[in-house]
Amino acid sequence: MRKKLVAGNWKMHGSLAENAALLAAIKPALAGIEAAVCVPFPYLAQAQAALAGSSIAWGAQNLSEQPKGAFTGEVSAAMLLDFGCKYVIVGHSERRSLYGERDEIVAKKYMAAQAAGLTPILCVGESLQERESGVTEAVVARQLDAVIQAAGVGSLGKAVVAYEPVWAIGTGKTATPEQAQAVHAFIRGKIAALDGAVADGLVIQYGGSVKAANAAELMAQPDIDGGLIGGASLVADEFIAICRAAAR
Ligand SMILES: O=C(CO)COP(=O)(O)O
Repeated sequence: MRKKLVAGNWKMHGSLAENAALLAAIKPALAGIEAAVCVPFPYLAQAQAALAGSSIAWGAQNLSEQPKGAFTGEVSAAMLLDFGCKYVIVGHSERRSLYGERDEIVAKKYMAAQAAGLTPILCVGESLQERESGVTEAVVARQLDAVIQAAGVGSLGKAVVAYEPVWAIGTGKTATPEQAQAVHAFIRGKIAALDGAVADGLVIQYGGSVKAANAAELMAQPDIDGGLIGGASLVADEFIAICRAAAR
């Protein structure tokens, strides 16, 4: 049985004071429930200090594909490990669309994360225009293939995939449970055609306007194994309710 995993993606939000309050609220409320928060780089040490020894893991939202060197402004996988990270998001649609991260660089970042022992949360998903022109599956397949070709299908045994339709991110417009399930089933089926055991074990999160109010019906879908939560992960009661809905 796959275990559901909810991860918060704080994006570029937070402050030392706000984070302290949020972490202090979620830690006891989620005792015994596996969850994660992916925080801005400067707050990794704060997350580590607050969450060490709890059931909540922490991670980052991006990393360099390079191991070290003259790459001003970049952060390596080894640096994330230094701060106890378990997860790192790669290929989030905001990085793809706003920072020009193409499939090839996403695959390199995915491999750099795994080489260091981090678990990449690989984001895939289509834009509104792509959905409306009927190429959702082709887009998601292309994004997955970039990683499968570079790192092999077996690498997905040590990764999490997050399906995040771009049109549902931060818009309040959630995919219906049926819409999400259909793409999740497509992803699992595509991987199952290459490796059944990897497909069975793969955690596929849904992301895009997940809230306490819609979490239970999304999490009830057979191929939805948790969520990647943006805005609602910044509100303690919302995040706690979503994690509990997934754990049920
Ligand atoms: O992008 C997301 C998580 O990575 C989803 O963001 P929202 O939950 O704010 O829509």
